Amino acid sequence: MPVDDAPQVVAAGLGHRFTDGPWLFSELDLALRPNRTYALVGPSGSGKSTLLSILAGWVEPATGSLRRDGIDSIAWVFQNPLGVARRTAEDHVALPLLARGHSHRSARVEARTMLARVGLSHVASAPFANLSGGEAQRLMLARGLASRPDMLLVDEPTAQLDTTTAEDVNRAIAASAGHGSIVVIATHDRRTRDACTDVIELGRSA
Ligand SMILES: Nc1ncnc2c1ncn2[C@@H]1O[C@H](COP(=O)(O)OP(=O)(O)OP(=O)(O)O)[C@@H](O)[C@H]1O
Repeated sequence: MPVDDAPQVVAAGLGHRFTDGPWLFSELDLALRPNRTYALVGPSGSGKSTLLSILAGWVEPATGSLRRDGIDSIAWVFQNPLGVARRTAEDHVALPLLARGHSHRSARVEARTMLARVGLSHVASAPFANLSGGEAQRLMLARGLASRPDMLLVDEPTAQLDTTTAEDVNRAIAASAGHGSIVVIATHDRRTRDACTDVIELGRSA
């Protein structure tokens, strides 16, 4: 049971398989809390992306229960950064803030703060098309966090990046803890795992 009114996700005995396929995972117990970043790890095919979809409510788990207490907003970051080529980095972060009712000025100030948090102050005024792969991925994280979702789901954020660029993204992930959201990151990258505060391991209980 919740010890306070903070949003949380609680799963008990969670398991999933697709129709007649093998069990991907079973008997999974989770208690996800705000301000934590959870690395979701396990071999390829162990069900990491599927579990993200279950957490989001897109897929109904085959067994077990899942409670999302106080989770009203969920944001996603996918492995391929998608932006508007001619819009600036700052525009990309300011837009969800404007959508949440911020004034133009406060959206700009907050967007600059978020960009600084992920190490992108130097490209705030650059068009999206000019950003490197790692910069674009960090921008997606900044944008995801800027909307202050109750839960941020991130699928393989460093999969397309070289080692040095992935390190920048992992630093941004480490900086995302404590921002008020529950952050869950499916990853194969050992350093992404190390950048998170907690680990959920699949492929052991099935
Ligand atoms: N909608 C679906 N219907 C049937 N099988 C599916 C469906 N979605 C995924 N699968 C299968 O479920 C298994 C787990 O897939 P999932 O993408 O969740 O694994 P993953 O751990 O994220 O893998 P990877 O690390 O390779 O991205 C795979 O064998 C996949 O083919």
